[in-house]
Amino acid sequence: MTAPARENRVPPSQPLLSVEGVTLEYHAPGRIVRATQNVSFDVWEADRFILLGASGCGKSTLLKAVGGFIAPRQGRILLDGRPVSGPGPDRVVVFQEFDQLPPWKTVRENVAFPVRASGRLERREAAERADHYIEKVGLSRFADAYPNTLSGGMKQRVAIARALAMEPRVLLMDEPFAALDALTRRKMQEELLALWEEVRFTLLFVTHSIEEALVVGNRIALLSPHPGRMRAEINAHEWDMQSGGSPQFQAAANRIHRLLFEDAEAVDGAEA
Ligand SMILES: Nc1ncnc2c1ncn2[C@@H]1O[C@H](COP(=O)(O)OP(=O)(O)OP(=O)(O)O)[C@@H](O)[C@H]1O
Repeated sequence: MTAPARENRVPPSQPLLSVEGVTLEYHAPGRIVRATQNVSFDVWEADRFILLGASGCGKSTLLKAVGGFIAPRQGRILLDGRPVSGPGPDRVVVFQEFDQLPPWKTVRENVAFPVRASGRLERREAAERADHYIEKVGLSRFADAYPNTLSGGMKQRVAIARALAMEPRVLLMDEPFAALDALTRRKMQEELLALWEEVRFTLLFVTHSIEEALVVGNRIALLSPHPGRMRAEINAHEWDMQSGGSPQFQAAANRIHRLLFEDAEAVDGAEA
């Protein structure tokens, strides 16, 4: 394991990731779509930071911008204090889709390939690192299998192993469990948290599920409906997989719902 435990890390003196006043736009023929407006937040080492908001509020676009695939119209994004100017191996994305793995590569080849392609490791070392992370996601028995023989949940585990094998500064996840059935989704959330306990990676995670945000995250940014603006930022340290149906958990979920929608209507009404 190359990622050190949190206790061993030098205390961070600056955020790992800073999103500062970021406005993002798409330029479609004949029109400009503003996806986010003046969004700011900081992500610290080993945070599990959630972007939560209604469909279309710009969560995925923000993730793409952090990934370096879209440049801000205004504002800036800093990783380790340096402006993000394009994609890089220090930021790896896990998507929702089950078809993100090349089907002609085995699980081991899928996980090892980006590590090799980025020039970080030679073939044998890359395969060893791949095996290490395949074991972490519980798929050692399937290392030689092809993706089409795996369930949706198993494919997502491979995608997570592949991302972690790159040992990125920040792991970006875009609704990674949204296409899974409810039971598998819960299991995957549990596994992701167990993996985080072990590896202590830094996570930026997009979801539109309030419950998922509370369980997976330690901090949550609430974004207003389209175009996304920061509504609030809240702590979620106290919730875990066991918190589920408790009255306190339900009250926290209701409060977030109000902040996202009802209070928003009041604010928007006052602004109109
Ligand atoms: N390639 C594109 N060209 C033009 N507009 C786009 C493009 N991609 C997204 N948009 C628009 O930008 C806005 C933000 O989209 P985005 O996908 O970031 O939202 P989201 O919060 O991730 O939504 P969802 O939860 O439904 O995935 C939306 O209005 C969307 O229609």
